[in-house]
Amino acid sequence: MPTPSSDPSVTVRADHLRKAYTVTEKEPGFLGSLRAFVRPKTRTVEAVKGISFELTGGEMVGFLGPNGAGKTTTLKMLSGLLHPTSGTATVQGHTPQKRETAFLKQITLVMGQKQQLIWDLPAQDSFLVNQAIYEISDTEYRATMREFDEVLDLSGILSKQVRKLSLGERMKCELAAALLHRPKVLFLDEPTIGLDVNMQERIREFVREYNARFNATVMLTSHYMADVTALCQRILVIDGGELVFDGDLSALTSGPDARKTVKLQLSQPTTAARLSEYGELIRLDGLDVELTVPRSEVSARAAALLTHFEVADLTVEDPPIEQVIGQLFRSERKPEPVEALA
Ligand SMILES: Nc1ncnc2c1ncn2[C@@H]1O[C@H](COP(=O)(O)OP(=O)(O)OP(=O)(O)O)[C@@H](O)[C@H]1O
Repeated sequence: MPTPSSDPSVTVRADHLRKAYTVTEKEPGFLGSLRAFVRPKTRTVEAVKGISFELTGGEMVGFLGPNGAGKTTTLKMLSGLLHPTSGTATVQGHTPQKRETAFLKQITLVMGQKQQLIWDLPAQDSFLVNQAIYEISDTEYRATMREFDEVLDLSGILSKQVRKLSLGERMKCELAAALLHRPKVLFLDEPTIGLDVNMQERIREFVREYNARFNATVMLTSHYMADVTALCQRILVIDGGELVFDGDLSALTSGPDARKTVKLQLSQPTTAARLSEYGELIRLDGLDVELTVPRSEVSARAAALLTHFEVADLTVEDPPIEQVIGQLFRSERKPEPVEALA
């Protein structure tokens, strides 16, 4: 994990970054409220447990993890909205929580689930507010809008009241407004959530072009693996506030820890317990079975399955990337059985 680095290409750096929230616990009902008021009971939630990583200029990195893993908390610390409990963050040479103007002009945080445009006004008005906040000249504003319009096709929607826009139209405007000042570092938290497949692709295209044009660093969380596979070579996986993987996406499907999916059509029913001796059981639906096994042992495991079960059909495939990532999440990992192979 990173030690202090003077590498000028590093744009985002987290060094043992930690965030603990203190939450007040309250029992339900009026008495509970009264008790909480008189003698408040608090509990600490360790949302991010001292994570370290570095991103370099122009990198697009997928930041993945199950619900509640600590992704949003990390992005909020990196963009200066939350103070870390301990550890440090450095973004474009700045300490985010100081929220210096020079820092704010170089970053953006887009949260797909939160709205930043002014609800009752046309999107155009929010753009003008941002133009003023970020001190963007009229010439630069017009040039940027022209470029964004080419990819996002904003014509016809900028003059509509934001609350009358469809989700996809609003997300295009949210992104354009958030990138108007041409930030060098983008923190994108679920930017395609709830969008249809075409609109997801449009947003991806926009992020890809922006990254190429401005050599921007992009840190992206998404529950849609298509976003990640389309944009990111490297992924960071966080689970329970800890970083459990930092590396190439391709290493997950072809590296030493890679797995294969074995699909079986059985002729005779069997039990989950028996099948689990040959790999991680993903699905048992009547006679249809799906297991994952280590890639390096796929032949041996397939041969063992054919020997010990009545198999009508067997196929070997790469597991879907969602499953590969899911297996990194500690809560879903199970010990690998090997003794039944003999
Ligand atoms: N303001 C807060 N006060 C107390 N606990 C919080 C607060 N914000 C987040 N948490 C807790 O911190 C943990 C991490 O939350 P966070 O929102 O960072 O996760 P996430 O990975 O972004 O999840 P999701 O994918 O569901 O958005 C969770 O247990 C969450 O309940």
